[in-house]
Amino acid sequence: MSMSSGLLKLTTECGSVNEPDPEAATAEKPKKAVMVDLGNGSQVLHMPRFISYKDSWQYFDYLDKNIPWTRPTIRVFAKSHVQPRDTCYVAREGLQQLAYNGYKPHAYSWDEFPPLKAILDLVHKALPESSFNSLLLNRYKGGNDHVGWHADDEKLYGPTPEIASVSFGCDRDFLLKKKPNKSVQGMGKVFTSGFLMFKATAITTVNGSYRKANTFVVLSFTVKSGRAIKGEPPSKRSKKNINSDQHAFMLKHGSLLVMSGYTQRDWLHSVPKRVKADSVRINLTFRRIL
Ligand SMILES: O=C(O)CCC(=O)C(=O)O
Ligand SMILES: [Fe+2]
Repeated sequence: MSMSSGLLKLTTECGSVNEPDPEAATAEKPKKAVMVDLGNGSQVLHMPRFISYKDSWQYFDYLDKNIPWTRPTIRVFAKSHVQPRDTCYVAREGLQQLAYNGYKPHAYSWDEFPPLKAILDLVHKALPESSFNSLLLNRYKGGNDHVGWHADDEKLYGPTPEIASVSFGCDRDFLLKKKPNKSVQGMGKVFTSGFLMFKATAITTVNGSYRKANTFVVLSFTVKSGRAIKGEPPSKRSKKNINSDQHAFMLKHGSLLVMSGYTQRDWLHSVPKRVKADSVRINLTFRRIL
């Protein structure tokens, strides 16, 4: 692996390569993974200790220094903004061009960054069914850098994209919330409305004799479910947090988080601003362009 051996001197609560390895005593333990079922065919897998503490700092150091980071201008709700984090994009040659928020990132080759290929190999070992071919990199320089609520639901990833996210450096919160559905929410109850049209036969009498006439009947309806959305007492919510509408994960140095199934269709995710996150975090999101 051609990684830089330069040491980093970070002096924050986020840790640094010079600190003793907090995992040293547990190095022999098998890596633990937690699978969270979000319901309706969406899942998140979280492996807090995917890459060892020491290797993770070496990857961090290499990526921080060698990736050609840029901070592009993007368009959100018809307004131009400087993206609130650094980014870079790597993809196999010949794939469809990625475009998001009016921005088309230049696709660098995997061959230019051998350590990225090494991390991709580790991800493929953990997820043998997967075959990622592109990578969006993010660098958050401090607590003001963030990514707002969004879903990575671009068409080129297909209807059920799998996204594997590896994090290095400062710990940051990763939040998931369910997309608002098309039902109308009011008074704490769910309303669903629509129209039903069906063919009916009307029987009438004309000059004393019966006549049949076909007609279309349109009925509008509103269904009010008994389930309260807001104000539901905590005691009634699932203790295991299954099918809850919000989830939070702490993405630690060396962790892996995988979103799969319908997570991009049905959920939004974000890494919010955090005043106390005063050092750099680097995140790699591996994706497959179909
Ligand atoms: O930094 C992260 O953990 C998430 C990044 C992300 O959501 C994205 O690049 O689409
Ligand atoms: Fe994302």
